[in-house]
Amino acid sequence: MQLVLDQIAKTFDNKKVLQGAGFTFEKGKIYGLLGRNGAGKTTLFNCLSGETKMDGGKALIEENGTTRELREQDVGYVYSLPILPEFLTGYEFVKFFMDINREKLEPNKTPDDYFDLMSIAEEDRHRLIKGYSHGMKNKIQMLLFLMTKPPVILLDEPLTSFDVIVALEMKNLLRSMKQDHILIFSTHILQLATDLCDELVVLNNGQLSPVPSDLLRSPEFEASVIELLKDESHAEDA
Ligand SMILES: Nc1ncnc2c1ncn2[C@@H]1O[C@H](COP(=O)(O)OP(=O)(O)OP(=O)(O)O)[C@@H](O)[C@H]1O
Repeated sequence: MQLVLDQIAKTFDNKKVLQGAGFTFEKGKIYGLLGRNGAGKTTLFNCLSGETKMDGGKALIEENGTTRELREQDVGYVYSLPILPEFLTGYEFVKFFMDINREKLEPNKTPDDYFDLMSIAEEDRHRLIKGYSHGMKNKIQMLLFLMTKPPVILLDEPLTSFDVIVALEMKNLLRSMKQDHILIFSTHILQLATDLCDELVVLNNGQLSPVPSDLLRSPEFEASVIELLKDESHAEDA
């Protein structure tokens, strides 16, 4: 399976954020999306998830020799600031989500099976989501996609909110998920990108380009990425 982005364009007011962005992502790999503040990473994710309408271009899924448009239900989107019903407990929410997605789930799984998979402690399962830390909320979001297994999973700056232990658990989880999904995550942390990703993609001047794979683990990697990002003419000074 491949996700093919072709000439994706998005302008806000007079600001051209995506200018013909194209790239092919493959199942079985973790992709890191790098770009400066304001480069358009979230905008690209929003366009792919259907949250923002793109002005031009296409996102296609190619599988078993057939091509079709990417649909909203193909995409699992882990937001940097998770949006969850704060008035429910984690358990209530997961149970509700399981009830409405019953046909997509593996039979005989219980909410606790999923909490176990995410290493969410027993005592936390029955607390209100309102009181969860940022990292816990991200975990709950990830848990939803473990259940429904959308083919494309987008993670917007996901691991930055995790402590070292949880970050390691999440890295292992992402690695274990990659054979069945196209995983793309945006990050500003180069170390994380090199550590976790099979490929890096740079969003620069509204376009996507690969970081050559021989650079990924070379000593010149950081300097090369900084060079690639330096000429971002419309990035915001952060
Ligand atoms: N709904 C909107 N209306 C107007 N401008 C927007 C909107 N959404 C994003 N922008 C602008 O588009 C540009 C790209 O923003 P975006 O959030 O996609 O960048 P980013 O690469 O995710 O940045 P960061 O790394 O800081 O999160 C910014 O200049 C932003 O102000």
